[in-house]
Amino acid sequence: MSCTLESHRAELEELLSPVFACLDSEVLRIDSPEAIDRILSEDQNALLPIPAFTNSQMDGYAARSADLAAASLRSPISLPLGFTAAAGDRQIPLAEGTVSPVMTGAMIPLGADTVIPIEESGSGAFPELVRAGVGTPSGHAEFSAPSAEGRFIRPAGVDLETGALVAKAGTRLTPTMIAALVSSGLREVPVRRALKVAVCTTGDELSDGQCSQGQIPDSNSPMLAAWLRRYQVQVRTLQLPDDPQRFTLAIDALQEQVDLIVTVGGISAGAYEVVRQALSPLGGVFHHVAIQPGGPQGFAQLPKAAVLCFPGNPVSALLSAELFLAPLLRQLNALPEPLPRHYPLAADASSPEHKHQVRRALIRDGQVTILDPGSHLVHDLARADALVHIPVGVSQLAAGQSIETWSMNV
Ligand SMILES: Nc1nc2c(c(=O)[nH]1)N[C@H]1C(S)=C(S)[C@@H](COP(=O)(O)OP(=O)(O)OC[C@H]3O[C@@H](n4cnc5c(N)ncnc54)[C@H](O)[C@@H]3O)O[C@H]1N2
Ligand code: MOO
Repeated sequence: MSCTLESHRAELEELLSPVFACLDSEVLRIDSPEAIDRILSEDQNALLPIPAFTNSQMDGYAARSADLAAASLRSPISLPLGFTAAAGDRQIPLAEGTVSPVMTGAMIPLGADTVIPIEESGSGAFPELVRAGVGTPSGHAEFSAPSAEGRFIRPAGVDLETGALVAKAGTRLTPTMIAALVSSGLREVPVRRALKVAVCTTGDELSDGQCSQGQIPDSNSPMLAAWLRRYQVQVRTLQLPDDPQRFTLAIDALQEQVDLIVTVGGISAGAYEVVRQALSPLGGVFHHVAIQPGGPQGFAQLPKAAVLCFPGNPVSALLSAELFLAPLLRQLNALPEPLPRHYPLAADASSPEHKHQVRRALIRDGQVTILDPGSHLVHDLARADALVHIPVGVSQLAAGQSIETWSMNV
């Protein structure tokens, strides 16, 4: 059965939506390395306001604005110094007719309602300062202008009040969201547990060590594992021979341990297509999607896990992940859909008219060069900057023509 890019995507969405919806949650310390990019599983409300208390935005003097209302260049006002308020100190009181040296982030002294930056004071520099409990303050500071009430004061809760919603369930823990949650007093948060995926590469030709004649390194396994880990997936890999019985046993055990099994290879038209042979009797669907590369595709719903079956050629395997799995994983991880960028073609290009081609490309000096289509060219795959879609019906592209490109290998 032949199908389109869109119809195969829709089938996989139907297969995986219930898997993603069933992921339960776990509690993580928000500053743990595992927290980054995880998804909150419950709404989070602030335990502390942001800012946590009313504090100074500047290094300077905390004052009562009324005490400086009459200050001018001609008639500066000189006020005696009180204790100094530094960041981290408990709140101190400000006696009427005095000013307190105050540092950025320090609690505004009780009674003060304005802050004059040090640069605006008569001397422009702090005299000797005395913190509460370590002596008696002395000296004066001079001011030659009034300072409005609230000036350079950051009120408690101006960013977020206690009890207010910090982030909804489904929010991704970006570095900035981690800062917002910590600032609002949250140290541990419930996050959706990571999706567990097993990548099963297949083929008697695969080796993960020394290659004997006829063997090749298994590059799909580490490539797809690395690709999946970028989406917060917990990955395990398994290399299986072209033996349907062993494959069936392995899949049977794996479905108890993971949410999703991704098989690679063994699904096209050969005599030893282990994945197709083992999964077809279990209801596996195998068909040809009208794209190139990545045409052969399959999937299955086992009692305990879903299975996606990608073709074995490395380019086809990677593009299968990019085209079919990435949109679903972006949704799962609250990641934005990438936007295409347009560049002119560096040279004429051709494409088989009856197939939707997904070609790798280089972007150099603002121009796109389309690379060789071979789906075995794993080194070429690594140096590509972009993907270019050439739809069915298009067979010729002319140099200079503007085309849509999608970043890859970033
Ligand atoms: N008669 C036909 N032959 C083929 C067709 C077809 O329609 N009719 N389709 C071709 C296309 S397109 C693709 S893609 C491949 C897909 O084949 P399989 O999914 O069955 O994959 P394999 O045959 O197992 O492997 C294909 C190729 O990739 C290499 N490979 C496999 N696994 C790995 C790995 N883990 N790391 C590195 N390289 C791997 C494998 O050695 C083969 O060279 O079928 C075409 N044939
Ligand atoms: O379409 Mo296969 O997936 O080219 O190599």
